[in-house]
Amino acid sequence: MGPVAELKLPVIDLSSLGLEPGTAEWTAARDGVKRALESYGCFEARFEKVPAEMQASMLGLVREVFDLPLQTKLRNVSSKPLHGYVGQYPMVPLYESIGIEDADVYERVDGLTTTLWPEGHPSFRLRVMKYAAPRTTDDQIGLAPHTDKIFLTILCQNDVHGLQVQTKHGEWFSARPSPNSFTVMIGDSLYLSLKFLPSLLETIDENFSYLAWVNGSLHSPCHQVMISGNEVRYLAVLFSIPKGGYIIKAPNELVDEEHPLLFKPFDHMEFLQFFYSEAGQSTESARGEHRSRVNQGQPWTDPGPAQPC
Ligand SMILES: O=C(O)CCC(=O)C(=O)O
Ligand SMILES: [Fe+2]
Repeated sequence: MGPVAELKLPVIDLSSLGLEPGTAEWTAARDGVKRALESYGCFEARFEKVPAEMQASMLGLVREVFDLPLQTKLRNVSSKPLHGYVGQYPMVPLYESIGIEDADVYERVDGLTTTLWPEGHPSFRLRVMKYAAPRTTDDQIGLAPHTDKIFLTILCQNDVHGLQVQTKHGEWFSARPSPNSFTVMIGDSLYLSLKFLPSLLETIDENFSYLAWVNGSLHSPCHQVMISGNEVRYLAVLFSIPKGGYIIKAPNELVDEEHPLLFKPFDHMEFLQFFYSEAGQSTESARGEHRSRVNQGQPWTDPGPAQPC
């Protein structure tokens, strides 16, 4: 890891944004989002309409979830990549997360609530993540460098910072969102790693990654989490994952002679299944990486040791 540069995430204020596409305000915000995603692949979305108390009570619930016994958290098992309980990795011992499939469908979230609290819970409705406090003054690895194997990530964190993002030029810098902000980041569902899925691609390039859905015009950032101090980092996170059967393909408007189609259209679930399959994992082992799994679910991100993204 290189030194953390004095860079900041671009900040886009969405608080007073009118909902009407086409208004000057909406157009300015859209252009800001586009520029941020092209340059950094992520941005800080300021949104003051979420009351601080709501955010605090939500993160309080996140804490309640992780305070449950490990055996209870392990009940949230899934054979699908990016779902279930993830944690207890020797390589990232501070890290735990609990995924909820279809988090926008009441019955699904209710199902998880019953799994965790058979007697019921009045207000748990989230997908959540925790990094234990390392109780050190120097940085400990919270999550190794990776790109997200999904479509879009929206992070809502407490005031314990830790996320670091790598620029296209290889410099690392800290994301330190304000309390009213969310961190928005794009993932590999758009930005497909050729190294993991050569068979689905028409073109193989020695550069690893391209953005599939927008035909290479955006940037999916490498990021990691480094933690120090005595406070626990809690997050509620929205991971947006295309459903199986949906084909990721660059829209025709983005393809022309100057910008030929970079990717064969692909099914994202197929990509994920490959990434977490024996073959996908051995592609990683072949590159000298090591991973140990102690839970029955599959990790939905790549919490292995430090690796080039
Ligand atoms: O803790 C964070 O801020 C980032 C988490 C992350 O990168 C991930 O879950 O993929
Ligand atoms: Fe990530």
